[in-house]
Amino acid sequence: MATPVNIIVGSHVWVEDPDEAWIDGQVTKITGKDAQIQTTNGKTVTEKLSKIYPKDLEAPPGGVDDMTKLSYLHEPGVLQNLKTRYELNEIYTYTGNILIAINPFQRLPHIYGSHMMQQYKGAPFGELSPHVFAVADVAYRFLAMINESKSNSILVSGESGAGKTETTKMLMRYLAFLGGRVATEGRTVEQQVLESNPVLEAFGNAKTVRNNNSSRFGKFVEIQFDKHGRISGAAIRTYLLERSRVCQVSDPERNYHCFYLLCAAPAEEVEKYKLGKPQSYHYLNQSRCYELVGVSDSHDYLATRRAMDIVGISEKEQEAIFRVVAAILHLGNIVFAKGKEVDSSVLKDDQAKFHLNTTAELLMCDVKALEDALCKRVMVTPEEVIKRSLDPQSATVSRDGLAKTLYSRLFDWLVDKINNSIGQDPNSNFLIGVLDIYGFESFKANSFEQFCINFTNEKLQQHFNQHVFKMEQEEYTKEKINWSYIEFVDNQDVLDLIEKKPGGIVALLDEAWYNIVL
Ligand SMILES: Nc1ncnc2c1ncn2[C@@H]1O[C@H](COP(=O)(O)OP(=O)(O)OP(=O)(O)O)[C@@H](O)[C@H]1O
Repeated sequence: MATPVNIIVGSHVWVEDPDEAWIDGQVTKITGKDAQIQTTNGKTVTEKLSKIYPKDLEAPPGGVDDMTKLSYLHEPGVLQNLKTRYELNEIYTYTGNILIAINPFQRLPHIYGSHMMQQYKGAPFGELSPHVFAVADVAYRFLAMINESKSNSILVSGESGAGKTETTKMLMRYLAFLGGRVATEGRTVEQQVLESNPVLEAFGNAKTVRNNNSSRFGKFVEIQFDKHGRISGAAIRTYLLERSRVCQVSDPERNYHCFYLLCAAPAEEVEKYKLGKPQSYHYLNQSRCYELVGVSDSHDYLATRRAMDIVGISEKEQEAIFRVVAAILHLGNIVFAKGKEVDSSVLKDDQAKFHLNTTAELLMCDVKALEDALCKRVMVTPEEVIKRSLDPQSATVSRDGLAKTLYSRLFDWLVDKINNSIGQDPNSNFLIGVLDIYGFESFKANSFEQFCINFTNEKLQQHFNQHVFKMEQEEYTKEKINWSYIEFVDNQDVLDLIEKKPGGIVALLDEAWYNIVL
């Protein structure tokens, strides 16, 4: 943001406020580099001239639908415009060809109905009110351009709870509307893509502090089109499933939805898997949150089973999936005590034995082999195979490791299964990709997961900078357009700090790990 040079006594300005983020006011005095401001919430504050921004007194009362129309494109100006529009229930605003969406936290069916889809179909970008459908429409029209058809990707980015997944669903619904075909027999590709959402959400989403249905994985959905612009295939790629959540969950969060759904399944199912209430399982009872307001787990269990039918997961496969889910819950309740030998462990009591037996039964493996795998470490050397006993703490670590691996393999298997059943079109030349990856996260205690997530977001920010600023400016130069260089915060230094070889954090971690292994 450039330093305003035209602020004088009497100017209307924005100044930072601890409660409101920004508050407007009028400059009453300027002393050197400082200004005294009388704010509209009755305070008198002194701030550096370089930290206050002029307020546009002629801004339309309802805000502007494209931020590039603002007289001053600074943070308080942008936020004020978004706030004004949000108060009028206008949740979408453009900044050039970028769409900013504000989470309405309420259903707004009137802006997503089929009549709205019909309106946006083929309408020139910017002619109608800003909308997520307009963005999808542009991407689709690029495909339809004769001789110049181009694949396109839409990046949905924002903090946790900002509304990325909901926005992605709207994008997919609209693309299905544009490129869908009438179902002749069985399910269409677009139906299967849309129905894959509830399945993925049941296994990849969880309640977090910020969002009751937070995606704990990133997703890139590729929708393939034939030469007539009809959807001919699709592929879903997933990234970075949060594995640690399977064994570790803190108040007021929950583990992945599927665990609670299964505990709320019809009685005969629950009995079949020898399950009880979520409160009985270590992987769930580390947090006291078991239910979500306005959500029925038993209803969602049946809805997930129906969605699985639609995406082509057979009854037998569904049973196998839930057997693994139940096995993980039982696995987490296998508790160890010290064994007779030094640094060895045994099952703590009959309860632990019951859970070990049930886990083995559900996973269809040998009980003794499972117990050994948990309580012993096997080292294979060129000469021999060495079995070493583990103390209870290490056995617990290997138990949790097994649970995490089982869950993430189950998730990957599900995604593969969905992809196989939706089917890819090998002859498709064009696709629209939608990337819904989880946004920046900053908790009281941040782990390696947050490091990876935030790094990914920095990479996406760099891509955005390249695209929006660097490439745009190259174009201006090429077309000999008179322009003044736009300053932007380049995050290349942050990326170098993390990924540069040698000397970056990741390279150093690799080196440290290599030394330990050696
Ligand atoms: N356009 C919308 N209309 C109505 N409600 C919405 C909309 N967008 C978001 N919401 C509400 O906000 C909640 C959070 O949105 P969503 O799950 O899409 O966030 P997210 O950015 O994907 O979060 P995370 O990164 O944690 O997965 C939704 O469950 C829904 O209740």
